[in-house]
Amino acid sequence: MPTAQAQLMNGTDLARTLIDDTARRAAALTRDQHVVPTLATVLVGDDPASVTYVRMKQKRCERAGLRSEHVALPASTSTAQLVDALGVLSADPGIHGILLQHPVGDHIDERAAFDAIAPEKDVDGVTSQSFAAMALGGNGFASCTPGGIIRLLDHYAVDPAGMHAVVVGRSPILGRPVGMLLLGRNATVTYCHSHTRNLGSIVSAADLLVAAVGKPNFIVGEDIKPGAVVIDAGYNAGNIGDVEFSSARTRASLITPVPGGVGPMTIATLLAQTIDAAEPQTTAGE
Ligand SMILES: Nc1nc(=O)c2c([nH]1)NC[C@@H]1CN(c3ccc(C(=O)N[C@@H](CCC(=O)O)C(=O)O)cc3)C=[N+]21
Repeated sequence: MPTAQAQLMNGTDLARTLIDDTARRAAALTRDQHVVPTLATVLVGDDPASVTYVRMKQKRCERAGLRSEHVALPASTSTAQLVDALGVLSADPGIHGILLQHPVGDHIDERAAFDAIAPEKDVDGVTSQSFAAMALGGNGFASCTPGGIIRLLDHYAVDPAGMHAVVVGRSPILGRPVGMLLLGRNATVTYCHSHTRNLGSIVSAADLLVAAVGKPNFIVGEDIKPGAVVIDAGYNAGNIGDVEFSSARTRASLITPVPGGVGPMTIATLLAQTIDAAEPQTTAGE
């Protein structure tokens, strides 16, 4: 009997569609309001992976007709200096969205830095206020990777309602918020993390699995319930996901590849939310 193969959830194609729509909205803002929607990217230090990710975000902005303004800060930047820099951007009417690239370095209080971003410019969905809105089902900006995952599920007509969703990972801008969004869609949500006992047995109970641990190939096919929907949100060096793709795709019904799954949706969501932020900022006071 030939092994079944899961259908791929193509994030590259869906991201392209979303970016095309964003580009139309950016062009309309520029034409009608004479305002070029602008994303500030803030990077502390020069970690090569972070430099690459930020460059990808800038390149996508350019392609969609958004302006990006880069703020490069030395690795030695203190929490107070970073908070100040984010305060300046938050007060600048020429900036509509702010992205502070994670991680910022261990000597910095990342929570304090995220919370220095004005909520109306928090297009990356990292502030405590955005998290609260997300958790309570209000309308704030979603964290970009979780928001992108929900868009992918919607596109592939996966309704989380009633599903047992297992999220492996509980980080502030990925695991934790994606669980909250899935709860908002009426999934039964279990979080697994470094203290979890019997991880394998919990993972194998998942109808919908979100892997967000940052450990290459951490989840293997035999852990996956046949027919499960598998979302690989892991980003590791060398573009390797948290899920061992070749074994997982023989068990899952739907699966995101790495690359070409969640990653492109993250960036497309960031751009879309920058326009969401710019529209009210440019029409205010008319
Ligand atoms: N404040 C903050 N917000 C983030 O959203 C954030 C962050 N910090 N820090 C780092 C992670 C990582 N991240 C990725 C975005 C796109 C791809 C992506 O598009 N990857 C491509 C492949 C990359 C390539 O072509 O080299 C793909 O999966 O197809 C991956 C990873 C956002 N992050």
